[in-house]
Amino acid sequence: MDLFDSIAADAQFRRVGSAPTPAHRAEADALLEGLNPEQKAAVIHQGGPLLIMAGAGSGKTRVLTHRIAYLLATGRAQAGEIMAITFTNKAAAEMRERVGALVGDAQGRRMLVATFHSACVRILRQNYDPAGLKSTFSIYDMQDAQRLLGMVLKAQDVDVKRYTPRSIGARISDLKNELITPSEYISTMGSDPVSQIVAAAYPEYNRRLRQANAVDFDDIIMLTVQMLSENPAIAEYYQRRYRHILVDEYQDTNHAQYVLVRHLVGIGANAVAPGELTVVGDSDQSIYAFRGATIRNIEEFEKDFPNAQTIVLEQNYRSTGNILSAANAVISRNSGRRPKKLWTASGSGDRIVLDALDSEYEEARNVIRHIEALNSEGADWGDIAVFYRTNAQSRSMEEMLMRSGIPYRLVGGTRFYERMEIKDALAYLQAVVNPEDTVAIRRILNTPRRGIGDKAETAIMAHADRYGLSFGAALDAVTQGETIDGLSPRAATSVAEFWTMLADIRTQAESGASTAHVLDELISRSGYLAKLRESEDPQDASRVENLAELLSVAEEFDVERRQSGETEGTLAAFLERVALVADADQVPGDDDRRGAVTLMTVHTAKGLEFPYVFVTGLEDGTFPHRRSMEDMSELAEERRLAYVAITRARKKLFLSRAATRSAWGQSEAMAASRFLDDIPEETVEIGREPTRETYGFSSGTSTSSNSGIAFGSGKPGSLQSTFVKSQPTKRLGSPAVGGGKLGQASAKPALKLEPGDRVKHGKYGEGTVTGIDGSGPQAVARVDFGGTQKRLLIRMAPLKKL
Ligand SMILES: Nc1ncnc2c1ncn2[C@@H]1O[C@H](COP(=O)(O)OP(=O)(O)OP(=O)(O)O)[C@@H](O)[C@H]1O
Ligand SMILES: [Mg+2]
Repeated sequence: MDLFDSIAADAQFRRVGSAPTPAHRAEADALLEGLNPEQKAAVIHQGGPLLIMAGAGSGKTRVLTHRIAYLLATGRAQAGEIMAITFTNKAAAEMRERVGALVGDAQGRRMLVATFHSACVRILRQNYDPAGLKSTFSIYDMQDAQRLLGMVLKAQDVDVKRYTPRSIGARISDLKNELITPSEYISTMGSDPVSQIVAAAYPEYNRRLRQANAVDFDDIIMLTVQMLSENPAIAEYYQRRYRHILVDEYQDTNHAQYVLVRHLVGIGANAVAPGELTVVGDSDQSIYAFRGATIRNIEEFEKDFPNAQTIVLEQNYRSTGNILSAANAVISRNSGRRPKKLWTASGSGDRIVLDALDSEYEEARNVIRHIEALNSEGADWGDIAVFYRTNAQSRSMEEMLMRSGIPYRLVGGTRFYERMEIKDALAYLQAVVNPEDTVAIRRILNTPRRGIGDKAETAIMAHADRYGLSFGAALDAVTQGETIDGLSPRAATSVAEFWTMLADIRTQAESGASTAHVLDELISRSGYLAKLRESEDPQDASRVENLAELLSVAEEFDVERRQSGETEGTLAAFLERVALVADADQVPGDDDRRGAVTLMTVHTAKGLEFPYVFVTGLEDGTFPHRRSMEDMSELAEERRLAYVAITRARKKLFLSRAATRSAWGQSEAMAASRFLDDIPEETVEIGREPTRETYGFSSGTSTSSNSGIAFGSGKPGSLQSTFVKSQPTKRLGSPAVGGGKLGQASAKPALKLEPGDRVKHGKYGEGTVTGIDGSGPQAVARVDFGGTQKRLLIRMAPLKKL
């Protein structure tokens, strides 16, 4: 920082903070103890924007926490002036707790520590009117949003089997993450059928959302950004209020979030009172490209924010040397990254255990053997985590854990809040809070059955459309005695009863009834609970239990609200909390983990650490995921995911793969993951090997490669030749040799391509080859698909020459 900056920062600090007292000073100094010089510099930094860019386990999150505590202890900031953005609500709660422990709970509570989504919901609730919403707006999760989009597509006569709400919804989501409005999209879109459908559906979908007084997840950010940019006075209010903005996991921000940060800090045209910005991240851990996250934000930080400073942390405090070497080796094969020199003072530690088993069941059994051994050596179950690439892989692992009686906790999978009965109960609550919420009301209109069938629903909808009413307003009209074409008197009576019941419970809620009471009233008076209780279906019995669980969640929430003295808008706050829970929020904190092994996907494990980590399913087609194997940028993302997985381990890492894995009822031979090829031999100990390897080594087809897509060097005596290297040639359980998708792809004769060739791709359509890199099995074609550039592994890609 130059002198000018430091004077300016100093002046600002005097203005906003109170002078530190000697007691504070001692407290502040204590916060710096045990930090290395770079960490210290990051904690005490003042003035311009700061980027802390560093590899896994180098203390980024710790620095962020200490920096907040330091700002408070030195009096440079009041707690209410701090906004910290974390990647999950859980991480937010933990950070609040840690800061609380460092500077006192009372201070901790006044800070805003939240995810982007939670922070933006708060801003939108404070400014619903300029954002074009009503105060009681609903938040639609993906399922609700797709339901609404499905209604739109059907109304527009789109073939929803071919163009599913899911795929069109994903396109709209991408647009919102890029802050592209419907009218902007229309002026830039292509002429293909999907673009046409998106162009028609996007504005109508938004219109229906607003009519239902609802927002989807992407709107939460986009509407906040739009509201701030259209209302400079409001932006200025937040800039003055939050003098310090801190963002963890900055590598996973998307464009909309980046623009949001600029508004909140005050950069560019709207800047009146720039605050201090601190972001931390690791471009090697960017794993949310599918949600629009872009490494660009971290790479261009210095350009985006004038006077920015970067601090690099290089010492890893989490893992052993062996674990770190493996992680470094795997990630180093990604091209175009800034090389990092991550080191540890902790010594090389135990070797990494590599096991190859016959099947996924054997693999699970093997993990259990290791877990039992660790436990008998004194490790707590809670010190152990098992990771996999996709949720579907958890099943075999769960089965074995259950059989062996090891306590475990599965994070993710079918989430509690996505269960039918929970969604129904929440829809009842939502309809009470927001009488215009079309998706919620239509969900419960005839659940349980009350004689309002499809015909009645269609008639009500038609009436709403004809008079430009929301669905709820049409129900209101019926209740007021208006007649509607096509609605039978009997159905009309039922509608009136239903709507009157909701109105009655709404009155109770508005006069201060607790969330638990309202919920109880709804599921009882609607007959929902009674219906489940009458049922003989055992599944319905567990549905009743789940509703009981929801009721206790609501009770707990009520207690929490009462204690914090917040009594207004409790029901809406409850729904908001529930709408914003993510898988990762189910992971217990360090202290509450004891007593159970944790199972989760690698995505969910980001930011966490465990003494003992198992990474399973290390096979080409599983991890890296099959979908990503033909696209260079997707493969690079899988590699980052592997880096994230490996770097979660503190003491010991176990890597395993299965030689066969069943999918769709068939057993398929699996080749070892290419990521295993990169792990240095001296860091590993080979454990089990498959007893009946189902495919031979094919060193002939494998050559040394520097294209970043190694299939093993085939060096005699190397790790690859004894353990990992192999290509599937046969598929078990199937008469067709080479019938697996992977087998097919590797068995098919390589396409001969040269620049200028026209090709057709299964997913991207027609394109022109602009160049070829490498040769043989590693040959990569660069292809231009109407402006979109892709690098495709010719051997794998579904390409046809035209
Ligand atoms: N100076 C230090 N002295 C001792 N332990 C440290 C120090 N800095 C960090 N640690 C410890 O190292 C571990 C990793 O720190 P932290 O989680 O903050 O890293 P990170 O960079 O945020 O990692 P990730 O990239 O995975 O998010 C934690 O257990 C933390 O307490
Ligand atoms: Mg971290």
